[in-house]
Amino acid sequence: MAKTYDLIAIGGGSGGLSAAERAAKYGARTAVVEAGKLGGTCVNVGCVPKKIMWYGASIAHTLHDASAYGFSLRQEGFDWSQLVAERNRYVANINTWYHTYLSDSNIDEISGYARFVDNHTLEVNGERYRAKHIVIAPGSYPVVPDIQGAELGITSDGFFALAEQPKRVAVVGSGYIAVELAGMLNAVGSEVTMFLRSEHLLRRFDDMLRESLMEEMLNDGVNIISSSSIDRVERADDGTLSLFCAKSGQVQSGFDQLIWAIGRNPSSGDLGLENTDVVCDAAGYIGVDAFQNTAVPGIYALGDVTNAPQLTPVAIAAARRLSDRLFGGMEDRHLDYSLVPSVVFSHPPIATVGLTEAEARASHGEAVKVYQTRFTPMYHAFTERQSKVAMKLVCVGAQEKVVGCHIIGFGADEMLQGFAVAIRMGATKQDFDDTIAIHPTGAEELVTMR
Ligand SMILES: Cc1cc2nc3c(=O)[nH]c(=O)nc-3n(C[C@H](O)[C@H](O)[C@H](O)COP(=O)(O)OP(=O)(O)OC[C@H]3O[C@@H](n4cnc5c(N)ncnc54)[C@H](O)[C@@H]3O)c2cc1C
Ligand SMILES: NC(=O)c1ccc[n+]([C@@H]2O[C@H](COP(=O)([O-])OP(=O)(O)OC[C@H]3O[C@@H](n4cnc5c(N)ncnc54)[C@H](O)[C@@H]3O)[C@@H](O)[C@H]2O)c1
Repeated sequence: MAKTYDLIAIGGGSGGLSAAERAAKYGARTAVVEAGKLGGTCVNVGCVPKKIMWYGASIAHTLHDASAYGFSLRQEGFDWSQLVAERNRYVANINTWYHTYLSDSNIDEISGYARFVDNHTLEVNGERYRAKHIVIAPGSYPVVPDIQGAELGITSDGFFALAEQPKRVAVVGSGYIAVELAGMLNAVGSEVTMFLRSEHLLRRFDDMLRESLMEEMLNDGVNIISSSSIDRVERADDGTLSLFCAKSGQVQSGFDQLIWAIGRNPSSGDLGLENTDVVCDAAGYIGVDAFQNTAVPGIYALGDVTNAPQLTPVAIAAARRLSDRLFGGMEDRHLDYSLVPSVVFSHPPIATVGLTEAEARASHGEAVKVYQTRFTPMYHAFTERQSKVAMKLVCVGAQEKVVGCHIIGFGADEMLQGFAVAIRMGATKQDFDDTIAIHPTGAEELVTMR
């Protein structure tokens, strides 16, 4: 006989854990099915280990800048394996904590891969489970292109498994992961070449951010090859990799590592959805309405497996709201997917929320007014390594309601969260101007722009 629950979450990552945790707080009988490690992508091969590597890379920059501040340092190198060991220890502690947390919260942990048998039944390791509410949150996986020799490269998952620092790295892609890994590796001394399919980095971001980041990365020594579509990879006799682009006839050789960072696909293919009436789109994203309902009553989907921004706080917020609705009596509770802020942990970092200038002009035409500034932050006033800060506020209408805020540079990563609250509350440019600046900071420029 099938074991029954009020709620079962498929996937013990950001979304699944949050749905179960919030449901359990309301007294629901819940279980989480996880095929790999608790914490999912974010904790194990995403945000958390990535941020630790980013801190390491930022320290490399600070050490470089230190002499300008009067420090005489003898640098004896960088030990990749030590940083990786500390990072892995930190991540392992989070995994352990999750096991304890689930048992303390009366949430059953089911280890194994869940598949649907029918609209109401799951099978894991030959055991059957039924639940009034099933939340599908299996996340996504990194794409590897279907070209000759693609298997010679690794993805972000492989990056986090690297025991040794690669010396010459090719990074293919131009999105979040490509710029984050390229910036990090470059800062700690690897020679990095990025291969972009188009002209610029970070498609869909504001042009100011895209252009500034390109300039900053080039200044920092990253090689960037634009308009290059790799269609073959080969390993040479000396063990290094060569990348071929038939269209341009170019060959780039001598890489000891190749990282594919060309997007992620939803993990919906092996869930047994063909045994249900759940509907996916052509790309495999599970179709949901504004309340995370799939086409089947009692089955919900959220996080990376839906066509939502692939961000941890988005998965968490959708999950908590869903459980508030199902068990907390909040009938209308659902996630508003507009104005999602995010940070790209590039070097320097980027923070962005709301409409780009181009998007605003396309939907509001002449009613758009843009304020922008670009300056050298005080930190870099006399350092040899130079890096600028650039900011843009996109405003709309006679009231100059702020509909977009875009920042690149020193401190941007910690700058945006509070401004995102103000923008969500409908702040106007006048509200920004009426706020007393905090001096001396970079953020004060956002309330003093003319
Ligand atoms: C390199 C990298 C860096 C990132 N950095 C950031 C960042 O800085 N900030 C940010 O907000 N986001 C970041 N993200 C994105 C973030 O990690 C994801 O958006 C988030 O983890 C999605 O949560 P999820 O619950 O949908 O899926 P996941 O967290 O991936 O969890 C899904 C879980 O389901 C399990 N699973 C899959 N299928 C089954 C099955 N059938 N049965 C049982 N278990 C199953 C998987 O093993 C996995 O543990 C990053 C991603 C990557 C790859
Ligand atoms: N800081 C963060 O919040 C953070 C960090 C990492 C990842 N993420 C999330 O994970 C998602 C996946 O990251 P990602 O960087 O893999 O994807 P992405 O969608 O951000 O970028 C992928 C890029 O690869 C390009 N591309 C696609 N196919 C290509 C090919 N064959 N050759 C060359 N380029 C190709 C695309 O044009 C696109 O610009 C992100 O969209 C983001 O939501 C977030």
